[in-house]
Amino acid sequence: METVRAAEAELMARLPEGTLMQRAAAGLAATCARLLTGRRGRVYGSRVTVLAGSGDNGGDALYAGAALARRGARVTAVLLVPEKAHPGGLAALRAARGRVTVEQEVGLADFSRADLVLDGIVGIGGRGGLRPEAQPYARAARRGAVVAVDLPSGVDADTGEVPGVALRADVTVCFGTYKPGLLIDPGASYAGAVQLVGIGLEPPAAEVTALQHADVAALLPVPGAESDKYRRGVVGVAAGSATYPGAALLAVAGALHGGAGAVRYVGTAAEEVVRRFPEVLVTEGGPAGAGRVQAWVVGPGGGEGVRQALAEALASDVPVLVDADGLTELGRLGPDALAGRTAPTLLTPHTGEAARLLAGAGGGTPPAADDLAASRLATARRLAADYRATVLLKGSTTVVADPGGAVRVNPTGTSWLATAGSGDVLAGLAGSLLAAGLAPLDAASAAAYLHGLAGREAAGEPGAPTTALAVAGALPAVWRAVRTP
Ligand SMILES: NC(=O)C1=CN([C@@H]2O[C@H](COP(=O)(O)OP(=O)(O)OC[C@H]3O[C@@H](n4cnc5c(N)ncnc54)[C@H](O)[C@@H]3O)[C@@H](O)[C@H]2O)[C@@H](O)CC1
Ligand SMILES: [K+]
Repeated sequence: METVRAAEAELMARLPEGTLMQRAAAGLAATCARLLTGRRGRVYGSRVTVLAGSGDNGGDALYAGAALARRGARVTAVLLVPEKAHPGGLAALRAARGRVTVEQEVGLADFSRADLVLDGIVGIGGRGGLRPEAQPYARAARRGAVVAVDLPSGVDADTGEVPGVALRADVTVCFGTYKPGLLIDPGASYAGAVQLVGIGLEPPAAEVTALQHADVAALLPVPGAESDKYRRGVVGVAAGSATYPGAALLAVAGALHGGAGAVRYVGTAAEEVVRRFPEVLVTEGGPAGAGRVQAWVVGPGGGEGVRQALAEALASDVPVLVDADGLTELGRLGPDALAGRTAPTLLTPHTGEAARLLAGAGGGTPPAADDLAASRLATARRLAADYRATVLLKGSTTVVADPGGAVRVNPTGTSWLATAGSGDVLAGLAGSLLAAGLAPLDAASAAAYLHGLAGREAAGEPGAPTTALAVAGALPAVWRAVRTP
């Protein structure tokens, strides 16, 4: 958040004092008024509770509370740190005939009865989870909507980590820029619907970004008049085993929809692959003798042959995507296994595989997968640094980290994708984009984006269980949707 602060400071120096807070509070009050009108038909007479902490976040909430009080809402402000409440905001609320209390029992009762709660406990200045005086609100019953001011209190703005307790919101109104903590789980899961209010901030060059349709459309490979299948790229898939032939089919299905001109398969499931997908080239043996490809995908359903396939693929001079059993094997070998590579490597672990990779890098016992899920950004960054590879960390929020430090968070995820084999499709898809010439960060983030959309498409609206093959089948439709201006 240092960059946001710097941008704010620069802007504030040019504006009359308090301008940014006034803009923020006006946007916040407008959203609250819309919510109240939707729930109760009008703002007048509705009950609003403002939880005000000790910083400017509380100031925003108090000014917005004052605006709602002027429209006839019955507003009570609960001052969590009475001696440090924002003086201007408090004066505005009092002038608008808002009530103020410092009694926590009164505050809690009000919180539970309110039609709408404004969470202005703490914003980007917060450190650590909620402090003791605020914790009861996170546990208390509620009947109204909670609107988080800038960020749900207790969520780390930079990482999405929740060190302790945080207040769950139905809507978050954030100012100027999306904070990473609103995009990355577990923080993202506390934010509800996120709404951005412009306050005239120059957006700083963000370290953590999320792609949108137009960005992905610009990345996707489109064949030109000159293209033949080899120029469009051949992706090699070394996947599937006697135990898991299905993983080969799913990785190939993903690869066929990823933009490469052809898919070459090596492994024990060759017969099933050709029966299902006659357009796939199959070769006996491993990657080393398979002829020219522009990228390898190694590991889905890996089984017996994965060690050899991984060694052969890593010895090549083309990008390699390592997934599933390939990652378990790589965790055993540690980062040294990638040290001599001349082309990039893309790792696509879920948190369990990430734990094995980290253990391989540090030589210790694997960290708990749950702990890694709670610190996705840090985990992806650490893996990328340890292995000098691009890392796509799968899960409730998929995070892609480059060894150079760039991070992209995928905004299209859906929990319907938590279905067997969906990761195999993603691996094939990302490998295909690598073969088509995308840089690993672009290939991984575009693949995650398309895969998320395909999961939504396959699950339908309002959603039903779907299958990995249906997700692969939905990819052409989402390509078209993304490429439609
Ligand atoms: N700087 C600006 O120009 C603008 C800031 N705005 C608002 O100001 C916020 C940032 O304000 P501040 O820098 O004053 O910081 P905050 O209001 O986010 O929090 C800082 C205060 O909270 C206390 N605190 C820290 N961690 C805490 C915790 N875990 N539990 C409870 N209290 C804790 C600190 O002691 C300090 O008093 C933004 O999130 C946004 O809401 C907006 O008004 C827009 C303009
Ligand atoms: K807040």
